[in-house]
Amino acid sequence: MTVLEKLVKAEDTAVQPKILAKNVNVAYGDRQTLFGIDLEIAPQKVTALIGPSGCGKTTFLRCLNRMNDLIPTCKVEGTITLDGQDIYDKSVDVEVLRRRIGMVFQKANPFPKSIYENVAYGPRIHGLAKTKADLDAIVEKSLRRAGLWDEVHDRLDSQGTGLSGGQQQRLCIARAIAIEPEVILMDEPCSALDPIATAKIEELMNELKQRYTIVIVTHSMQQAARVSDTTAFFHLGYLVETGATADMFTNPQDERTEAYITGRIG
Ligand SMILES: Nc1ncnc2c1ncn2[C@@H]1O[C@H](COP(=O)(O)OP(=O)(O)OP(=O)(O)O)[C@@H](O)[C@H]1O
Repeated sequence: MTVLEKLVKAEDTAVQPKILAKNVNVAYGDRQTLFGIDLEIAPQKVTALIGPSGCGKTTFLRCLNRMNDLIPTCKVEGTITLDGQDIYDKSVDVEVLRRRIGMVFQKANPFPKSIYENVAYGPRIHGLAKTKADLDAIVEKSLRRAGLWDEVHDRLDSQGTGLSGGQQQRLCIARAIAIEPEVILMDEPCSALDPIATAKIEELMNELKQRYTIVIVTHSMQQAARVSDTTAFFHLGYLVETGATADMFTNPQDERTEAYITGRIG
């Protein structure tokens, strides 16, 4: 193989980022919150966003599926692409974008409906099921993938809000999965959960990344170390450092990262 052929082959096989953020600046009114963020999110990996309270992790996460559009004072500049396509382009249908990039919130927020309806709602409004049998199959598959089926299969008609906190969060993950997203954004999904429920969600993330790209905001460095492949450290609105999680926690390149992971700031 010639050098040129090798280069072309290397380019062909190089993994393209699922999401690419370039020079992203965000302000709420006159107050700038994020400054020139450049970040690549690899497909089918877990990327953790960490950093002290108020550094802009959630703001950045919400840029990735245009949730910040819902805040009138919020202004986003720069470029964010999904599979190379600018998600802020005028031609983008935001509903379709949010179907491709789902979200799970800090506090589990099931609808006040049955377990079945919580999961079936999205596929139904998006026309993903032709028949009741199709819908049943989607509900079962989603609950299985969220690791909840065995616990709820015999009470699908019970209220989703009657489940434990950890089960409710897995129900919300099943609801997100049911509309076949490509990316799942998780904003501190375990912060309201006990250690056992947290461990279940963390285990689940490891399975989910076989199919989905996951971006998680977490306050817990231990959690980032356990679940993520890549970590991005934010500080005062800047992305200070990003890299393989194992490297960042053992050999941080920036002194602010080191100060954070050793507990001196944050
Ligand atoms: N809707 C909003 N309107 C105005 N300012 C906001 C809004 N949301 C966040 N901010 C401000 O933007 C900054 C970054 O907040 P953000 O929630 O993104 O940080 P964070 O790193 O996720 O914090 P935490 O870890 O405490 O959740 C903070 O100063 C916050 O007060």
